[in-house]
Amino acid sequence: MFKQNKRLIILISALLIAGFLLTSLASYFISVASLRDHVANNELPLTSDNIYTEIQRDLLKPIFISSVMASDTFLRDWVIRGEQEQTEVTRYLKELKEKYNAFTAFFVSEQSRNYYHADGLLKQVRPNEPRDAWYFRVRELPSDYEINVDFDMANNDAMTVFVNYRVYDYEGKFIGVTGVGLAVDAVKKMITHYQETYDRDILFVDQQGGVRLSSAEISDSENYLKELERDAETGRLLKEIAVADAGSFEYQLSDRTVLLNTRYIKEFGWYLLVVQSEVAGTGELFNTLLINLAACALITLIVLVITNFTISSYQQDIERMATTDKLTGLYNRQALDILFRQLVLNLKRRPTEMSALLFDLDHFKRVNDQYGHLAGDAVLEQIARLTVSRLRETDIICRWGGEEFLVLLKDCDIAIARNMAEELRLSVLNNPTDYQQKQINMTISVGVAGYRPEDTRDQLIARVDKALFKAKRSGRNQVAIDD
Ligand SMILES: Nc1nc2c(ncn2[C@@H]2O[C@H](COP(=O)(O)OP(=O)(O)OP(=O)(O)O)[C@@H](O)[C@H]2O)c(=O)[nH]1
Repeated sequence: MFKQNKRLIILISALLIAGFLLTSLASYFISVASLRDHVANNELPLTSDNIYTEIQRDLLKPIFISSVMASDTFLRDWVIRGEQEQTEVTRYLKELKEKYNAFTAFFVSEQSRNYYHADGLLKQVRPNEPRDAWYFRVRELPSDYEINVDFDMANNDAMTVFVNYRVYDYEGKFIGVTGVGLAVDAVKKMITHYQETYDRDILFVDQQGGVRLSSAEISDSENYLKELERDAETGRLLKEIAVADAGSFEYQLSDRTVLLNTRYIKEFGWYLLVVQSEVAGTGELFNTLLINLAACALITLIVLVITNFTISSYQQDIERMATTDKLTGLYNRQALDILFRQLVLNLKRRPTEMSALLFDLDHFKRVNDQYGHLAGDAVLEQIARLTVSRLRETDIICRWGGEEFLVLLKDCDIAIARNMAEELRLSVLNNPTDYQQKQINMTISVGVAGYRPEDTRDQLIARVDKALFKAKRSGRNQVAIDD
């Protein structure tokens, strides 16, 4: 029975745990996947679009100013006249710089190779100077202008957009390059915003796969981007991205899943990468999973406790019903079989005297006939109570038949058993049952027998029954001993 219980409890636990685990984990993984999907396919491309729009808006202004400068007759005339008064061009550049709140405004003359800016003549550009390479590139440019994104050393290396516009004289001859440099403020702010708000990093990667600008540099925080740059495989990935035009990528970096969206910014010639490490919200989902699992564990525990309690109490009820007599609450015959076996085993280990009493109510049929069956029941209950009150806790009493009771007295020889039987007889005699304002007198006949080590249960019963029969035959209301 105990084994079956254990098996049932294990089965219920396994079913509950498996069910809860399956549903909790399935819902967790589905939620994480849909969150990742949402971030990769909606949020990151949207961030990328926003940044791109800001870049384009930021670029309109310097392009416009530079084109105005390139077609300005003052500048062209001044060059044609031979760059006489340098203060004139310096004032002109200073005015423009201040008016448009630019980082810088410049003009480089093809004839003198002089680099003029708002504060005067800066230097002369030279073909073999790497920092002047931009000029010689623009010189050969088939289009009117180029956009060059660079870090302005004069402004804490701020990301600056230079618009380099070609200048022609009135015959269409190339006479120099002019333009302004403006900070990409809005882009910078957005990058910082995405970094801080969404834990989302923005990288600008050039066509060779090198990281040119990233939110990690802006926020100056310890960032996985450092790890990303170091990581050989990721380095390869960046190069792969650089050759793809646009797309969404997902990859594992150390212990994290990283989602990445990329697009080509033709104005810069760079790729814009929006990267999110560990989708924000996954942590919350994981916490929810843990709470779910804890709740499931609690429910499983409660169900198991209730099941165990219910089974045990049913089991106890069944056991009690199977081994006790409903009317008197005493053991029945089935119980006696088990108890007798245990007693005999104990006696074999520790031999002591044991005696048995078998008593029967005298003319009990008459009680039923005269007062009714319920009165008979009351008498039976009363005699059971009387007997129990006279026995020791270690003694065993059982309702052997309708109005027959069997008592096994442990550590008790036949002489003492006889005395007890006599006391019991007197007790029944002197304690009539009160039933519906009537007193029902009753006597009992008792048979007494001592247990012999070779006795089986039936042999002992047979001897004590013989003694009872003797008591009955000798006139009832008396005790007889088996001899
Ligand atoms: N009220 C009641 N009567 C019972 C119960 N069990 C058995 N009896 C009755 O007990 C009576 C026993 O009758 P008999 O076996 O003739 O014995 P008796 O009348 O006691 O006569 P002797 O044993 O010879 O003294 C029967 O009438 C049974 O119906 C019970 O649980 N309740």
